[in-house]
Amino acid sequence: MSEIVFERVSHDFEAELVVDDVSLVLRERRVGIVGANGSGKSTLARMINGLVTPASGRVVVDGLDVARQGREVRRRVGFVFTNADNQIVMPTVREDVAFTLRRHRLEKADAAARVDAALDRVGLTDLAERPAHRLSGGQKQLLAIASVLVAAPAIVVADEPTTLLDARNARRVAEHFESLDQQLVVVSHQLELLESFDRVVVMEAGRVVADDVPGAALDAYRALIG
Ligand SMILES: Nc1ncnc2c1ncn2[C@@H]1O[C@H](COP(=O)(O)OP(=O)(O)OP(=O)(O)O)[C@@H](O)[C@H]1O
Repeated sequence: MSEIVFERVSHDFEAELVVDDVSLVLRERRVGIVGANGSGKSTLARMINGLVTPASGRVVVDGLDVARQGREVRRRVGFVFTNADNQIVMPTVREDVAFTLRRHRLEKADAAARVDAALDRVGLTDLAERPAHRLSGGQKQLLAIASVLVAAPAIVVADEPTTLLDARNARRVAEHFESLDQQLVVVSHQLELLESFDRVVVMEAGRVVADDVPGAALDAYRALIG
């Protein structure tokens, strides 16, 4: 399993402290992050692959310092964004998933097989030739997940990956997450998605205020938000 270490990490945007002295060692297979809007969850998640560099402290992923070895880290960490539109870069669904593999030096047939498998896993096989930008919001979210998973990164970080999904597709993504071998860090307001996770971190105003197995952590969070 991978290891993500936050060492006394703080960050501010325009003098507003949004991550406040966070230290965490994440070694569990599936880690959830919850917290009220603006509590710093996305900022923390983005630090795992260097999208945000902390103002102070250090983030280390599998022994690699994210600030110094960003390129190696990004090869290990796949990031699923909240807004899937930001992630779609190619005209069709199939091409978009295949784009992730462009630097993997795979035989054409191997790459095609991996793309097919990734599309199948998220249920997008029938839409493979569709223009990616014309998918529904939820379908785009599934595409973003497939495009990350096709590369089989060691760690998958997903920022609200099921926000736009209907119950059936949310379940599909949850089941898929369940079956992943790699480490998964998920920011979500959908608490039921995190109930089967190994650990849940609760953020409040940039600080970790609870960090426990899902039952206890989610209870603490519910108490916090009333
Ligand atoms: N690029 C940015 N520039 C300026 N301020 C930012 C930036 N990104 C985030 N912030 C601010 O940092 C704070 C924390 O934001 P963050 O997105 O990490 O919260 P969050 O817990 O993920 O919230 P949500 O649940 O609403 O997605 C917010 O007050 C937000 O406005």
